[in-house]
Amino acid sequence: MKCVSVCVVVLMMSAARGHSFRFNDLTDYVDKHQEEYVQALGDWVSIESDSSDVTKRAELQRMMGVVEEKLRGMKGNVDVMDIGTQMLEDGSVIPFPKVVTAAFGEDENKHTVCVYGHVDVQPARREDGWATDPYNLTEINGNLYGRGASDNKAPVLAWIHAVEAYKALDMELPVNVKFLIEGMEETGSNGLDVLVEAQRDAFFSDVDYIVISDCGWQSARPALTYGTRGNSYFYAQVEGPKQDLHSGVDGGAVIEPMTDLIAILDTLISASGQILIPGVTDAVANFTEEERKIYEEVDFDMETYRRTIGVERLMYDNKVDLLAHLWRFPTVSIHGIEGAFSGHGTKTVIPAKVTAKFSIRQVPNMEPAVVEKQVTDHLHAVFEQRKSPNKLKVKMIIGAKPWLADTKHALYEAGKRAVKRVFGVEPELIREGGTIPIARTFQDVTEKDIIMLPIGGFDDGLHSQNEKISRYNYIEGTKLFIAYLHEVSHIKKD
Ligand SMILES: CC(C)C[C@H](N)C(=O)NCC(=O)O
Repeated sequence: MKCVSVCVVVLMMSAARGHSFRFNDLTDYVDKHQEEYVQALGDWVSIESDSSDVTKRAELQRMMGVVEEKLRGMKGNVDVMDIGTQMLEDGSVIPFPKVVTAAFGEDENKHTVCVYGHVDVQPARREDGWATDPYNLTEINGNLYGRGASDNKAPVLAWIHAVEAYKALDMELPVNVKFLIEGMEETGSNGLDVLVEAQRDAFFSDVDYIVISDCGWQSARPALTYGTRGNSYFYAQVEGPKQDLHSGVDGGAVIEPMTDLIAILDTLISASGQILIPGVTDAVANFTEEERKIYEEVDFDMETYRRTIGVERLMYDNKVDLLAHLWRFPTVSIHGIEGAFSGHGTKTVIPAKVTAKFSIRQVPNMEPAVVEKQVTDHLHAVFEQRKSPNKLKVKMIIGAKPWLADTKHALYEAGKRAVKRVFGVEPELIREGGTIPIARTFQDVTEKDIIMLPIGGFDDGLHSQNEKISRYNYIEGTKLFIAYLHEVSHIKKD
């Protein structure tokens, strides 16, 4: 009898302080507001916040303004931080989009979680093969199609809606929540490293944990991500005649820049995926038996993956090798050639100057600075052998390091509990082949613990035509974030 009354008093006290976790009320609230959430995503997707196209910089600035306004509307303590300017190839200078930060709560007795996300997107044009307008969010069979829907606008909104739900129901946030939202992630998070260093003892001083939801599951099963690959992105430019030439009039008289460029590109990677640049794979960490066992357990169906991406045959014929080459071995990808003729029709041009864009995904213990030298030396050596009169320039544009976390950390235990609560299953522990450039800087500079908590689907088509997020992942993902904040509040304070 005594215990019952004490328990009731404790419950009443915590309810009066707003501490009680009424999860069902929160999820009901999310369900009831899902049309608004989809509408908000539609508004965000309609802004062409392409960070790689400098002619779209005003749109990107507008996008950052929309984020700022949203967070101010929620009564967050909002700040807009300058990250400097970008020098363009013609020598002109334009501002980087400002970084938006916000803080909700500053209770010293609570943990402080910093949610990082980005609202810039990759380029997309309808004529690239999209079935719908990439900037007009379109729902088909429960999927919300639009550029940036999954990468990373819906996850950022889901985090915002998670905080909003607590506030709307007058429930105290179980942890303090900070946001750091940027607009240059897709081009290597330019300027953000410097900001993180400058804010180490300011914005980050009270942050305990950093959460990133900028990746996807590996299958239909929810996942927690504990590693990302880095990226070294290169421009290799070959310049020859002073202007474009006619392949009939001049063809045969000149050593063509494009021929040189294709020849040197062909020395980067073999048909079977072996990187041919001397020394590049020397630093790659050994693939341990323990890792192999972990990969064996991952719920990943190669055939579904093969069909989803639409290829005849994958590079490897067993799950472990395939996952290892997606997650923890480097690879070379050739993305495009600027200056090359790529329009419709049969233009018979000899381009005077062509620039190849290629990248090498980085894994522990590769160092982008070392890779930069290896690639530059290699390309110049191969070019030298051709005795071409043309000029070669090689430049590394992005040098992002890989990131790896300790899955035994309490953040991951909290993630498991949150996933179980929302989806009723244990999450998979996975790595990610893509790059979140700032992740490693967060880890090295702030020394905070990081978790990646994805809500994107395995088939969302990031950077591709018809990118989407499912309504299910967006809405249940919002519930996951609500549950996660609660679970983090149970991590013992040091
Ligand atoms: C799946 C990636 C980690 C998503 C991320 N937003 C991204 O696209 N990063 C750039 C990259 O090229 O990997």
